[in-house]
Amino acid sequence: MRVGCPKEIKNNEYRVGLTPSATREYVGHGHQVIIETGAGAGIDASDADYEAAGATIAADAAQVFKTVDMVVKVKEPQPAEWAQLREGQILYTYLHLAPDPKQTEGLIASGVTAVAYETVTDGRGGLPLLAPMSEVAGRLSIQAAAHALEKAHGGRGVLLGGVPGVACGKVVIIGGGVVGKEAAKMAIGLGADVTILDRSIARLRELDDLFAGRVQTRYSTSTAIEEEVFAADAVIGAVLIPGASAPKLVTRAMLPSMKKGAVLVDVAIDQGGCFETSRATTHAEPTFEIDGVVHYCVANMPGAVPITSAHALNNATLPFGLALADNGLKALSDDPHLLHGLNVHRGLITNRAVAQSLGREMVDAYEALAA
Ligand SMILES: NC(=O)C1=CN([C@@H]2O[C@H](COP(=O)(O)OP(=O)(O)OC[C@H]3O[C@@H](n4cnc5c(N)ncnc54)[C@H](O)[C@@H]3O)[C@@H](O)[C@H]2O)C=CC1
Ligand SMILES: CC(=O)C(=O)O
Ligand SMILES: [Mg+2]
Repeated sequence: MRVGCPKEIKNNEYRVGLTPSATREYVGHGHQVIIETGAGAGIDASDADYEAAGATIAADAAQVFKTVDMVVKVKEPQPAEWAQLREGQILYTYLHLAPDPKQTEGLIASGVTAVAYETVTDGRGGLPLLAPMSEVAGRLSIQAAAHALEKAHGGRGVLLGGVPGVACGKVVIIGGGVVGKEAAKMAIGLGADVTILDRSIARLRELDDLFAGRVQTRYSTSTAIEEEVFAADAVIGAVLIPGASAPKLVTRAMLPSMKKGAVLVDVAIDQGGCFETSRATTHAEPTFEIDGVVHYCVANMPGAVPITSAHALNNATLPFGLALADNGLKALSDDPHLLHGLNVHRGLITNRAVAQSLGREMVDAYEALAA
């Protein structure tokens, strides 16, 4: 198969869909790999590094999209990219379609077979291609909160760890999955007072055992969320209902009761955000303020640390990517976990949560592949 990787074009996105070491694996499986010139610049990988791994370098993205059977990316295709996709081609990348009807329309119109990293599953109930970036974003979320809490950045002017004789800051994490756990590790490391809310008691038990008294856990009800958010210096939004739009757990009406200069970090923004007042921001302009509360809503947080993120992402995407390149659409019908990643195929939406969030019809993925 011809496998291609264009340079990412989203704002301040420096990751790359294929690293040189992943490229070498595809080439080792007998595939032809085509990389856009400069695609690896953000992770310190030169065209020569890709050529040494066996790739051919394309002069521009158009050449990649035109020639390849499978496009491997990081971020959801931008309008200029989805216009170049076509039927018979596989797109393998993050999509986050639930809050994005325009992109969904673009993918439907293209006829492409679009496999979303974030809805591929594993046998333990996890999301193996989302997890590495959730680990990065969870850890970054506390750096982002600490930075935004500084007075000069619009925040309360609180040091999360405090100092001897002065209370530390209070961090509230809503959603104790991968993002939530990693955020908690970092917040504890800084010396903050940390509370995690989740609606899974089993998950709260695991976190309680893991952090051995260093975090408070609370079952996530509207009352618990209000009490915790009103007392917080920083709130990390880390909930997920796979494939679906995030539930709005902090409403606009709650903001005036929050501390002035408190910070909301909405990591769940790529699924539409779990705070009512969130709107996606970029690394170039990451924050905005509403009712005295600072909002940080960057939808590609791991893009800020591309060397860490691109390698972590490629480690996870490689086995499924090789299966797709080796076996084409058969890889999907052979593996129910990879099939969960199929969001759009030849103009049909094949993921239930995506279709429900968009109010669209869903076609069973097996049926869509057989049609
Ligand atoms: N902004 C960015 O750059 C990035 C965003 N993300 C996003 O972060 C979000 C979280 O991802 P993961 O931690 O991997 O998901 P996860 O599935 O590991 O964890 C989500 C947790 O939310 C909990 N939850 C669901 N509804 C809840 C509610 N009403 N109240 C409290 N908890 C609730 C679940 O029980 C689960 O424990 C996703 O939307 C993901 O796409 C991930 C990576 C990067
Ligand atoms: C998960 C995701 O959207 C990201 O890593 O940017
Ligand atoms: Mg994202």
